[in-house]
Amino acid sequence: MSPASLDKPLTLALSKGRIFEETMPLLAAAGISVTENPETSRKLILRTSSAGLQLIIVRASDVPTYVQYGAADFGIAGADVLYEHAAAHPGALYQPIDLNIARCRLCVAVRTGFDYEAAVRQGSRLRVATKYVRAAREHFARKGVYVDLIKLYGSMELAPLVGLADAIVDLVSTGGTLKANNLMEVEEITAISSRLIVNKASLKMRGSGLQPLIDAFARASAGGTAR
Ligand SMILES: Nc1ncnc2c1ncn2[C@@H]1O[C@H](COP(=O)(O)OP(=O)(O)OP(=O)(O)O)[C@@H](O)[C@H]1O
Ligand SMILES: O=P(O)(O)OC[C@H]1O[C@H](OP(=O)(O)OP(=O)(O)O)[C@H](O)[C@@H]1O
Repeated sequence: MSPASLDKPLTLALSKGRIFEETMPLLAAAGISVTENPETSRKLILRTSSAGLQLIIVRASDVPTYVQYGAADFGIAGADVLYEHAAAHPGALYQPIDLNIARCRLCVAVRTGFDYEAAVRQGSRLRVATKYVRAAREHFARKGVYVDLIKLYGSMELAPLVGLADAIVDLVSTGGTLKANNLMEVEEITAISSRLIVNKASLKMRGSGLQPLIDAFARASAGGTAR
């Protein structure tokens, strides 16, 4: 759990795609730019315009792990990913700011025409496919619905179409992916956005470098609350 070596630049862990893209304006607000593009470069360690900060590019669901073990001093991850990570590692990460980026919602969806309400009323046992096993288990337990959860790692929308599951728990933003696959949203579980996460030892030992960046991110993320 030690922070990345003290003589190295601070390390920020990001996933490529929407989190990388939506983080660039936050870095710009702190006066930092990134010249390499992870979509075209194969590099996993990217320099920035600041000698004191480098980026590492990892899978979205791996960001909390890199930060927890101090391989990155801080990172940005969705509340969905953080909730699942915290099931095995409660309280392992300091989460000072909701950055209000990568906003979407975690939902239950079924095939168009499947009478979800009736299935719930009748007490049917539902097969639910999801990557978000903790959030799904807790949601259906709160509702008193019996479910068999099937863990998937992506393309959840396919599961009801090929008979793997009655329902999915997945992220929805525009609803375009559900529509394209003849699915419909039947319940919202929670709103999702991405958070800044910080290694606890890094905050203590490298706070003088980290705190100005945390403050700049807090100012730049409209409505973000420093806790
Ligand atoms: N359609 C969406 N609109 C807005 N935000 C989203 C959307 N889908 C996912 N997100 C948010 O962005 C985060 C990163 O999503 P991304 O698609 O880049 O990674 P992933 O493919 O879910 O993760 P992994 O590569 O680890 O499987 C998610 O954890 C979630 O918080
Ligand atoms: O409601 P929409 O705007 O269509 O967005 C929803 C889609 O976005 C996410 O997938 P993503 O685009 O991240 O693809 P991936 O998870 O397969 O990488 C999510 O898993 C949905 O499939």
